Amino acid sequence: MKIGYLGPMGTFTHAAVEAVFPHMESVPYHTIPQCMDAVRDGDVPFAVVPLENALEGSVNLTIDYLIHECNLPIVGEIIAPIEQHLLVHPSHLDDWKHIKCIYSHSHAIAQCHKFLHRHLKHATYEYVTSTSAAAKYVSEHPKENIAAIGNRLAAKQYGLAIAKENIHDYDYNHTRFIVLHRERCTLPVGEKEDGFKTTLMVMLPKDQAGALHQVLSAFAWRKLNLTKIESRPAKTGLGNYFFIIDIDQKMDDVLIPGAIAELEALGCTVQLLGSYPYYTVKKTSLV
Ligand SMILES: O=C(O)C(=O)C[C@]1(C(=O)O)C=C[C@@H](O)C=C1
Repeated sequence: MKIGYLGPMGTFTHAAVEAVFPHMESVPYHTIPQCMDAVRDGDVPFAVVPLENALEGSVNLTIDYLIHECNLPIVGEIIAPIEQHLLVHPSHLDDWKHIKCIYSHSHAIAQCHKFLHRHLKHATYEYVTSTSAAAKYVSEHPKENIAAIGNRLAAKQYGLAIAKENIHDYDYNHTRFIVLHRERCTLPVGEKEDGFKTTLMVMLPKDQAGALHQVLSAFAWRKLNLTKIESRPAKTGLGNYFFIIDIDQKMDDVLIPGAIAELEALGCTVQLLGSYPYYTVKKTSLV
């Protein structure tokens, strides 16, 4: 069975897929929207894309494409540790301090700002579609004094040397990746999950005082623990936002349906984005 991921080979998304779905045939796609389109169009049954990083926050492209363009249910989540390294062509290993330009995914560069500010102030940045796309570019341009930010898997894949290890700004660096499928389903994973989450999209009624307070109350008095609440522009006008709300449990027959009914009675539009198991990848299972 096939599973799409943000490629090329050697992204963190690839490492997350290999850790949880080692038995599946992984298929790289150039961008996050292309991964989602591949599931929607039936080219692959599943795809994995990044959703949120502990240092840099949400991957807005994933949320926005999921809500506005490609409505697919979330059927699983992978939480994986992230270690960022400075990768150079082996011929530039000794003069990495004079690197002129750093290539990477915007989230990866953002996770290393302190290091870059301290050690590579003079360097410019080139934002590319993924960390391994950056590593591939650096390997294909050995004459240029450039570097990529990425992982060990990419260094190995593209024959780069690690000039500086663990350059991310804070020790606790993890990314959440979501698994998408055309319909709600049970994931073909051998291991036991670490828990379950339910994700809702909630659009508040217009101009209603205290609407967000009432929404939160619907969860609070049912003792439904929320692990995330985030607003994103509805893209219909200034001040129009929807909320993504993660609940720390599986969809049940009483509490979550009750909360949804209460939100709808308040005039909210509610969409269930998924109720799914999550898997935590241990450090040792990533390269
Ligand atoms: O470029 C990659 O390697 C990815 O898998 C993407 C991505 C992201 O979008 O956040 C995933 C994990 C890291 O946080 C950095 C980049």
